[in-house]
Amino acid sequence: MPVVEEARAKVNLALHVVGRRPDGYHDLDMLVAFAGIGDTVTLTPGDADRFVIDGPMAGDLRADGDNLVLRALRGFRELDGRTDPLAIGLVKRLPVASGIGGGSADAAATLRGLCRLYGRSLDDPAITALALSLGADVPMCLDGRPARVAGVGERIAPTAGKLAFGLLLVNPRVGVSTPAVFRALGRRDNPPLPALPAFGTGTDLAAFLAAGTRNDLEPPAKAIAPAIADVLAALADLPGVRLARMSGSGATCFGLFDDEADARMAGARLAADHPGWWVEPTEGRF
Ligand SMILES: C[C@](O)(CO)[C@H](O)COP(=O)(O)OP(=O)(O)OC[C@H]1O[C@@H](n2ccc(N)nc2=O)[C@H](O)[C@@H]1O
Ligand SMILES: Nc1ncnc2c1ncn2[C@@H]1O[C@H](COP(=O)(O)OP(=O)(O)OP(=O)(O)O)[C@@H](O)[C@H]1O
Repeated sequence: MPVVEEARAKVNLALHVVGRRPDGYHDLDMLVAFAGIGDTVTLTPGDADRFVIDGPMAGDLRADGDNLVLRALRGFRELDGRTDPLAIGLVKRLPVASGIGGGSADAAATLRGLCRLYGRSLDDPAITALALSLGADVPMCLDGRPARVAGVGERIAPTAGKLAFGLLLVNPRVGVSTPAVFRALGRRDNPPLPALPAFGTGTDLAAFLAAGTRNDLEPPAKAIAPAIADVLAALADLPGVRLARMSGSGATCFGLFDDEADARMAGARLAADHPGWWVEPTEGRF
């Protein structure tokens, strides 16, 4: 029986860079939500190992050993010892290198699927350590719940996830390298997030985000990819938008709306005006 796992896009609702560690990585303080859209990973026990990528973004990614799906498989086999042949399918819908953690979500979905297939607990510290070794975003994608996330991504405090809102994800079809954005940062010791109040609605959350939080990677990312500023300006102009911000290290930006219907309406308008952009209305929870 195939095991199917969704690899949902992660959206950094806020991202404060609060320090730099001796190993060069940055300490972050973030609010993270997951979108209703993502890639899909399917694991099917078979008679030989196979890895096939399809979907609208398949052309931007090679199915070689560097792919995070295969790196996750190799890491899992090293710690688990099982080498049963597997056919793995990846449906790639999220733009590559776009700040919504597509590769991290794929790695996490692969680990979730392998744990399900072979009856291992996701809470196993060896799995947690493997996830972090694959990328800073992989542990939160493995958990899959909205959260406040600190450290480089290993300190995860899930939220209730009761606030629903509309999200419009927009990418100008420019790939941005995460290390390049961190290198181009000005200040690396910014203030952490303010204390989180109890929010009644997604609209309250948007007001809090707009007033007291930032994505500190936005200025360096805009300097590297000026199209990000165009996307943010276009999002800020849409009817019903409560917040327009970049996710992760870019270039994907999001508009936050009261509900998915508002995001869909705004998305149709934006897609008509910018046929070259990737425009995806969806829902988020926090
Ligand atoms: C920007 C975020 O997407 C926010 O969620 C993540 O912090 C990045 O997560 P990721 O893509 O899984 O990152 P990794 O693959 O672990 O790291 C890529 C590179 O980004 C830089 N990096 C990443 C995370 C971090 N906290 N500090 C860093 O300085 C490092 O140069 C690292 O070599
Ligand atoms: N399955 C995969 N999907 C996407 N990228 C992958 C995958 N495997 C390896 N990669 C490589 O990982 C790099 C980062 O890709 P990804 O799409 O995860 O970036 P991102 O969305 O910017 O991530 P983050 O938000 O975590 O910084 C790309 O350069 C890509 O070549």
